[in-house]
Amino acid sequence: MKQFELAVIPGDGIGKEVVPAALDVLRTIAEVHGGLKFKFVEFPWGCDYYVEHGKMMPDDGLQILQGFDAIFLGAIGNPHLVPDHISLWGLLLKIRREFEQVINIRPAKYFRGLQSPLANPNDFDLIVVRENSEGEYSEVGGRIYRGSDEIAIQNAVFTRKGTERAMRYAFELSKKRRKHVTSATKSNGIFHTMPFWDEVFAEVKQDYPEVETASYHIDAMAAFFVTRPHMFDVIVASNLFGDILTDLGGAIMGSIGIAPAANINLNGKYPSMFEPVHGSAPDIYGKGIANPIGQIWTAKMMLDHFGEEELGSVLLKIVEDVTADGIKTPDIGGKATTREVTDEICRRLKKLV
Ligand SMILES: NC(=O)C1=CN([C@@H]2O[C@H](COP(=O)(O)OP(=O)(O)OC[C@H]3O[C@@H](n4cnc5c(N)ncnc54)[C@H](O)[C@@H]3O)[C@@H](O)[C@H]2O)C=CC1
Ligand SMILES: CC(=O)C(=O)O
Ligand SMILES: [K+]
Ligand SMILES: [Mn+2]
Repeated sequence: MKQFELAVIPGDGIGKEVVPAALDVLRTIAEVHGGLKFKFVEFPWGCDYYVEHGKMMPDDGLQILQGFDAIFLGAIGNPHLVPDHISLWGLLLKIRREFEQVINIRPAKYFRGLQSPLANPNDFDLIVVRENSEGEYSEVGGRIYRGSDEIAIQNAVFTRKGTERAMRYAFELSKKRRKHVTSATKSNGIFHTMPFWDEVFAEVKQDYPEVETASYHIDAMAAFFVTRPHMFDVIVASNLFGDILTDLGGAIMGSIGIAPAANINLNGKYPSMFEPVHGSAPDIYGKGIANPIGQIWTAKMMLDHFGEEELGSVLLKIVEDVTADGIKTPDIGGKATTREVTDEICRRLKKLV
């Protein structure tokens, strides 16, 4: 019997709706598999916790999480209660940084049963490797003066180690796919860090002569996501560019509500973290209509991470079948609730035994 202990952080807003849904799916998966067991330990950390305790998680929060096999997270953020930069840096980004989850992988592909907003989705199937530990998301900088003389300075941090690590990960990943890596740059406008990014990319690609490469400025690339997403296989991007491209990746699939993400710790010292790409969606929270597929697909990525790839593929196929059969939430044109979609996925999983 393989057993995995998961730290579960539903977080805020629809995180509290889609995480329980995905846990039901994981429980069903364990039942169907027979030789697999999950232990879930839930933590009520997030903006409500902040209101009560003045912090997003307890001081020893990271120590508590450290012993788990993985972290399963929903979404963080309730701008009515806590400013977004405080809530994100106090929990989500803290875990990503302190646990050295240096890579964030986010797939997007043509999904059966979904109406892509694109006229020619052409079976696109891409994966964004987002640098997840530095870049534009930094605390370096500051603000001085208030009022009309106010100045705000924000520094981006690009290390050779971090940049090269993300690029090598992308090349290695591409070897298992269509052997094509595209670099997202902006070296025409960003004077120091992006020419550096391009130089490192040119160096790293020498080690992978069998992999084809391309490089586009992020503005053009955003347009290509809309006009010809099938041209991409693996994309390597900085923290900010990867963040933006992956909401777009969700959108061209049909909804950001289905896009998954995996925050990967590469050195084995800390757990990796699995979450959907989307945030807490305060505009639909409480209605029971949040799309659970992003959270369920990230559970599939977690199964892959645990070496249960076969089961993960079966799960994703069932999710696509359910979508293709029209059992879908309103964001993708259906009338079903979070619960109805989840129950149908579980019902079909149970039919496997
Ligand atoms: N990784 C995380 O935990 C992230 C947290 N956030 C936080 O979430 C809060 C809201 O941010 P927004 O910019 O509005 O982004 P968002 O991703 O929460 O929502 C954007 C739009 O997509 C829709 N949407 C998102 N997920 C959906 C789902 N599963 N099913 C159906 N519709 C869905 C929402 O209803 C909304 O119209 C903020 O506090 C923000 O900081 C935002 C992005 C990522
Ligand atoms: C913070 C955010 O938007 C993300 O990690 O996707
Ligand atoms: K999330
Ligand atoms: Mn994002």
